[in-house]
Amino acid sequence: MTTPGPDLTRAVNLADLEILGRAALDRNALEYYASGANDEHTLRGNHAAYARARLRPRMLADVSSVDTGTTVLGLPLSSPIGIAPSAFHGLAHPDAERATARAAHARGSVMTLSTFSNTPIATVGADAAGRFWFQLYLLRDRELSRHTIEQAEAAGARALVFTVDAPYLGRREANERHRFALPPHLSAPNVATRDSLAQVETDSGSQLANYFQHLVDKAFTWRDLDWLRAQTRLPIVLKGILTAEDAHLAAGHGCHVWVSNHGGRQLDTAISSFEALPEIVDAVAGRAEIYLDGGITRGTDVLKAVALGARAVFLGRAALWGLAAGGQAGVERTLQLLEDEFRLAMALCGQARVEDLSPALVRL
Ligand SMILES: Cc1cc2nc3c(=O)[nH]c(=O)nc-3n(C[C@H](O)[C@H](O)[C@H](O)COP(=O)(O)O)c2cc1C
Ligand SMILES: O=C(O)C(=O)c1ccccc1
Repeated sequence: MTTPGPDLTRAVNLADLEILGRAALDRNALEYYASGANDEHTLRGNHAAYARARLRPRMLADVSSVDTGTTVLGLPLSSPIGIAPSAFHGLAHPDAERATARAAHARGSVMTLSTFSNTPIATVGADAAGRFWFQLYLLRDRELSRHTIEQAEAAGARALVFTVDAPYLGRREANERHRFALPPHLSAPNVATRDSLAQVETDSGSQLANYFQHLVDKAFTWRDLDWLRAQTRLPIVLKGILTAEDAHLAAGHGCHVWVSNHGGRQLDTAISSFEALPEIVDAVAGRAEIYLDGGITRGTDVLKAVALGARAVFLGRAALWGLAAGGQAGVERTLQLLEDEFRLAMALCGQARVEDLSPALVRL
């Protein structure tokens, strides 16, 4: 017999869903999801940046019908809200990435599947039915990465999201203190077998950090992007860009740009993603699509980011709280609440269409 989950309809916002999600997790999983690096200045900064930016709403516009729809790389979305890649959805819910994929599909969103998923790519691809991107951590074992990219293409991924901000994992100190470990019933089928995970288990610190360090390529540079380009015909998105300089290089290499500080989990005191956005929009100058993640919990956050030039925003922890609170239904509830808030924020700003949102709506 399965016990019924919490009544999701009583959650009126993403903060309510976070409370329900946190309550469903054990300490190991909760600390992994919630933590930022070191003093968590950047984690808090991501949220604070939205609170500081104020809206300049316009009045007496016809907002009798508001259309939140847009596209990313040609894929129609019901609103400019997608799901960011996060490792190990099996820590949140037994249905793991399958629940997230089904929710993204049901809500007309898009899911980014992490290299470190607990579910094989093909399974998630079938559940997402085309509404997925694949996030790549490039491994030292390039043959394995090449094989993974092939699997993502075969499963119907629409883009390859190459994460560039994690040559090493940032120190999430709670995970070090309590020696975070992947529970024995979970594995990471895209990267390794349980056996290879056991080989890097150590006496100290976070098992995850040790495991990650062992696997990923830390020597990759802009010049190596040509190698990656030759491996796939999919659009490539560089995730983890925070400066105009790197955005310029990314666009010059024919890549799209995902503005992110990894949810404050990598370099603490790095600039908030929202504050980094304007210089990146300038540097890209229309050559590529720009996405953003970090601290999005309100429809007004979505509106501000899109007004300043993000094509779409992506949810990290917010989606995980929904997943923990209620599996597929929980993630759907997260996406629905945020889309409804975004629609209302557009209307109250006098905006009926996403393509009309402009920087004039925001005072930084
Ligand atoms: C638990 C967790 C796991 C993550 N795993 C990955 C990952 O595997 N690959 C990746 O590129 N980013 C990963 N991220 C970063 C997210 O993609 C995203 O950048 C970040 O969570 C956005 O911030 P937010 O949580 O405030 O929405 C992870 C984030 C969290 C919270
Ligand atoms: O935890 C993370 O932020 C992350 O990106 C990650 C993904 C896989 C393994 C270890 C860390």
